[in-house]
Amino acid sequence: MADSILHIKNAGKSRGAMRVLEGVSLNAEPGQRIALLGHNGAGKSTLMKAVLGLTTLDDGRITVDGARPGSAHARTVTAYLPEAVAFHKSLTGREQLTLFARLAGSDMAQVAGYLDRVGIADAADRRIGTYSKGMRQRLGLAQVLLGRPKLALLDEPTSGLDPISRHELYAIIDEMAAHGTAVVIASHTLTEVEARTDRIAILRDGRLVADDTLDNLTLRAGLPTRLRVRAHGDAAARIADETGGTRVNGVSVDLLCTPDRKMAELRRLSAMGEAVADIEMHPPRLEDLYRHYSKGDSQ
Ligand SMILES: Nc1ncnc2c1ncn2[C@@H]1O[C@H](COP(=O)(O)OP(=O)(O)OP(=O)(O)O)[C@@H](O)[C@H]1O
Repeated sequence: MADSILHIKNAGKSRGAMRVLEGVSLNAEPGQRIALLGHNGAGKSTLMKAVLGLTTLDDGRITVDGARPGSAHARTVTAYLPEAVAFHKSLTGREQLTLFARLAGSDMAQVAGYLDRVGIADAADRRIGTYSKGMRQRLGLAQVLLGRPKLALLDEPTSGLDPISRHELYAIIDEMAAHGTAVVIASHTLTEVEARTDRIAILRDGRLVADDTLDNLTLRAGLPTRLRVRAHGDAAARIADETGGTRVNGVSVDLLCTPDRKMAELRRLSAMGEAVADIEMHPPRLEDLYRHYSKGDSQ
C-alpha cells in the first residue's frame, strides 16, 4: 500500500541449507500496532534484522518509508528496542540518553521529559550498571521515544518487566501509535498482545501463516466458542441430554459451537425457559488461535 511505512515483499533468506524466511510479505501503516508471533526459531529476529539492514535478504525486497533498510533515511525513521538492551554501564541514564540525543540530532532539552515519561527520572543520575533489567528496558524505550520514529521495532519489550511496568509500557506504545508511529512487537506473551495490538502476524518455519486483525483471524479459524450453561435446580441432566453438551459440575453444562451455530444454539437454550439460569460465552483466545495457525491446523 502506498502509505505503508514498512513494505516487506516476498522476503526470503537461507542460512546454510536452511530456509529461515520464505515468501514473507508484510506491510505496516502509520499508527498500526502489529504483533509478530512465532515459535523459537520461526524467523522473527531475522526478519527484524533485515528491516534494520543488519542482514541482507536472498530474495524479495524491503523498504522503510520508501528507503532501503540500513540507508541513512531508513535509520533516521526507525527505532529498535532489542530484547536485551546494552548500554554503557558507567554512564548514568541521563548521560546515555543525552549522548543518544546528540548522535540522533534530537532535541536534548527533551531528555528529562522522556526519562520522566518512562518512569526512571528518580534514577536518571545513577550509573546504568546499578539499574535492574526493567530499568534498562525503560531507558531503551526512552531512547526509542526520543528518536520520534515512524517505525518502531520492539523485540520482546516486556521481558523482565513486572505487571505494572508491562501495563505502563503498553500505554507508551499506544501513545506512540496515536502519534502515527507504526509499531511492530515481537512477543511470546500472547495475553498482552491480544488486547494491545491492531494486527497479528504469525511466522511458522519462516513463512507468514497469518496476518490480520484478531477478529478476522478468529472468524477464519472457525474455532468453537464454549458456552457454559448454568442450570436451574436439577435441570443440568436435561440440558446436557437435549444439547449433547458435557456436564462439568453439579449445575453446569459446556457446549462447544462453531461461529455459524452460535446463534442457533443460543435460541435453543433460550427456548428451554426456566431450566437455564445463565449462559457464559467463552470465545477462542489468541492462545487458541496461535496454536491453530502455528501448528498448521489452518491448512
Ligand atoms: N547467525 C545465524 N547463523 C545461522 N543460523 C542462524 C543465525 N541466526 C539465526 N539463525 C537460524 O535462523 C532461524 C531463525 O532464527 P530467528 O532468530 O530469526 O528466530 P526467532 O523467531 O527470532 O526465534 P526466538 O523466538 O527464539 O528469538 C533459526 O533456525 C536460527 O537457528
